[in-house]
Formats: sequence, C-alpha cells, structure tokens
Amino acid sequence: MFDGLKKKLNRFRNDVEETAEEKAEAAADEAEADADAEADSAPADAAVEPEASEPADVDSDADTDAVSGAAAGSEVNAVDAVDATDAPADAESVTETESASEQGAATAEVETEAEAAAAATSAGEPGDTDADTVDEPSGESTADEVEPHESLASDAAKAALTEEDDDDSSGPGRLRRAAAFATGKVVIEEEDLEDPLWELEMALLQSDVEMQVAEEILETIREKLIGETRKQVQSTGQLVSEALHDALYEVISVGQFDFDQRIAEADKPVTLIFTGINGVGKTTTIAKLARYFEKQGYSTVLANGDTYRAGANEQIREHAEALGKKLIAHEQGGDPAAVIYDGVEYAEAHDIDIVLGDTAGRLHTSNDLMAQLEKIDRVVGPDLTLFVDEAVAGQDAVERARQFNDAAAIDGAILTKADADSNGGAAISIAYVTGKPILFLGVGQGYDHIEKFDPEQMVNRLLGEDE
Ligand SMILES: Nc1nc2c(ncn2[C@@H]2O[C@H](COP(=O)(O)OP(=O)(O)OP(=O)(O)O)[C@@H](O)[C@H]2O)c(=O)[nH]1
Repeated sequence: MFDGLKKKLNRFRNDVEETAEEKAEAAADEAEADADAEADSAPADAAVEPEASEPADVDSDADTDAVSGAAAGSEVNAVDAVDATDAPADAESVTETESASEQGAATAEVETEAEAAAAATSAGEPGDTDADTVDEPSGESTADEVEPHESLASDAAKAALTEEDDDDSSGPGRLRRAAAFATGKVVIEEEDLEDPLWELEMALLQSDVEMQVAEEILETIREKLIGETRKQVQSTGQLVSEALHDALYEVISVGQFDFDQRIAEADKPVTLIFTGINGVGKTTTIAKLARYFEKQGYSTVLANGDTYRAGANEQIREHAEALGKKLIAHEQGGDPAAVIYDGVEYAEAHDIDIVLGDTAGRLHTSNDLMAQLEKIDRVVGPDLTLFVDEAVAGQDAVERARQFNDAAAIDGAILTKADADSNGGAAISIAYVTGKPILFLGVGQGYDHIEKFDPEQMVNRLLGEDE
C-alpha cells in the first residue's frame, strides 16, 4: 500500500543520513588530525625554525583559494594539525579526494591549509594571515571553543571508545565516529537539508500530497532536524525517521476521534449519512460497515437516499440481501430526506441500532448538495455525515473533500480502494485540508475489506521498509 510514497520517504531518510555521515567522517578526520598533532607536538615545536619566508607566501595564496572553495566547517586548527610525518599522507589524501564528494573535498582542503600554515609557522611568522583566514569562516573549531553540548558529546565519545576497547570487532570506523561525537560537530544544518527537502517536496507533490500539507510537513521536519545533534544511541536514520514520523502524524491525525466510542455513546438509533460522488465505492462501503457493525453486535438498516441514479436501488438491494439487512428505498426521483426519515422510523419501530443512509453525490452545484444535506439535517438530524472517496483519486479526492466539506460540513472521511496502487497523497492530505479525520480505509471489494483508520499505523506503514 502506498509503495511509491514509501520509497520516496525512504530516499529522503537515506539522503539526509548520507549527508550527516559524510559530515561525521569529516569531523572524525579533524579529530584524528588534532590527536596526531597533540601526540607529535614536541618534535613539531622543536622543528620550528625562523627561516625561509618565501614558501609561506606561496602557500598563503593557495590557502586562500582552498578556504574559499571549502565548505563551511573547515575548522581544524591549522597549527595544531600539523605533523611533519603526516604531510605525505595528506598530500595523497588531497589527490584521492579531489574527485570525491564535496564534503570529502572540504576535508582534504583543510589539510592543505594545515600544511600551508605549517610552512608559515616554521617560517617564524606567527601573525601570518593563514591562521586568520582559516579560522574565520568556520565560527567553531578547536577544543577551547567547543560549545556546552560538546561536553555531553565528549562523554558519549568516551563511552563509545570504552566499548571499542571491549569489542574490537567494530573496527576503526566506530573509533572515527566516536571521535566525531567528541567534536560535537555532527549537527544537521539547514544547508544539509536543502537538497533532500527539495526532493522530498517534489516527491510529496508527485504523490498527490496537497501543497499546503507538503509545506507543513517540510516545516515540521526542518524544525525538528535543524540543529539536531546526532546522539550516540541514535543513528541519523533514526533521527530523520522520527522527524518524518512526527511531521506526517501531525497532518494525518488532524481531528481524530474514537469512532467506535462515538457510536457506543450515541442515542440509538444512530444515523450515519454517506456523501461523495458516484462510483467511488460509497454503496460498497455502506455494506462493509453493515458487516463491521454486525460484528460489534449492532443491528443496522440501509436507506437508499440516492434517488437520482437509475439502478441505485438494485445495486444497494443486492448488498442488503447478501448481508441479510433491511433496505428502505423509494422510487427514482423521490426525496432523499424522506427515504432516510423512513429509515430512522423503521429503526425506531424495530429497535435497530444504526441507520446507514446513502445519498446521490452527482449534484450540479454545491447549492444542490447543500440543500439536500440541509434538508436531511433538518428532517433527520444525522449523528455523523461521512464523506467517501477513493484513495486512487489523489488530488481530486482532496479537492472534492474540500468542496463537500465547504458545501455541508462533514464529520469524517472514508477512503476506498487503498488496496489499489494509490499514491497516498489523499490519505495524507484530507484530514489536514478539511479538519475532519479519515475514519476508515477500504482495502478490497469484499465485505470484510474495511480497516479502521489509525494515524499511527498509517505513518508506520508509510515509513516501514518491510512491506
Ligand atoms: N479494490 C477495491 N474496490 C472497491 C473498494 N470499495 C469499492 N470498490 C469497488 O468500486 C466499485 C464501485 O463501488 P460502488 O459501491 O458501486 O460505488 P458507489 O460510490 O456506491 O457508486 P454508486 O453506487 O454509483 O454511487 C465496485 O466495483 C466496488 O467493488 C475498495 O476498497 N477496494
């Protein structure tokens, strides 16, 4: 169910995860460079000799280029990072990473800066512009400048490193990640989300999610993810999943109420009116609900308020006979309100719990619809008016839900044909657009093919990887 959208949501999760992991690796590289530099600081200091000013100038130019080309966050303390023995390795690293991802390239460039600064330092020019140029754009950097949350991250790193000792099967990758945590730099930033969010927006719109709903989802994800630091116990994938979960749940669960409880608590007979255009599965849904209520111990009577369409009586009668239910019907062209009124009278006289009233949806204007439903309202006073449409109709279903709700307020919606290959956009959008909840999903042609709509289950279904 909703396979296309599921794939797109997964892609978003993977994209953000990939970006964050690249950052983690870059941060780990920096942390390692810091550690190396600390270990080797004594010989490095001893090697500093105030001579050779020319190389420093040459490197200064190269350095400026490197900084301007590097992504923000290239904040390795250039002097600390210098290690004479690292130099050849760094040079190799630059070559290797040039064709690699942007993030990788940024890391390599940082190391170029380190080399340049090293040359400058050994030239005995402490006021050299390299250090300033390198440090400024980053806004964060060495251990001295860490933000408060970094100490927590640092604890996490220690814990991870301790575990590392206990279990060496995890390998150096884990050590690198632990080091990344220690830097506190694995923070998701706006720029990290820019591309994935743009793609997610396109994916949502292509999946028939209503524009306003897509924007709301993106806004929630932005709020939840930007500035979020990946915790030790949590992968970025989990973090993104949680943000997606919350964002989807917020829009899908709008207006939810406990349908069964509402029916249980209502005075009997309870009258339910079904609206929606013809052909979307309204009559079948009424039949399915007759079965649903029967399983709960309620008796039902069907009333055919679709007096507009030829053949409507025969169609619903077939269902009524198959289910062993009483049908109240008038001749074609009769007054829908009168049919449903008769249904209620029948229910009262025979101690029936629930009246299920069909209506004709193909009305020429919303005034007709309004007039019809207003009359039913006046004459019968239904407990709930439920809008039925098909999941496969996507944006059209969302638009119709809006129009029906504007013409005569609905209390909830039922989406049929969710078993067919629908995009999921209607299921995500209808509640948010109308302010009224989706209550059931039709999942097949059989009488038992109806599911109570559960927003949590729906979100898990959309984010699940197993279906
Ligand atoms: N696959 C699938 N088919 C469904 C579902 N609900 C209804 N259908 C089929 O959709 C078709 C139309 O259903 P109807 O119940 O006749 O639709 P309607 O809206 O009542 O149409 P009118 O009676 O013309 O107003 C039928 O073939 C149903 O079997 C569903 O949840 N899944």
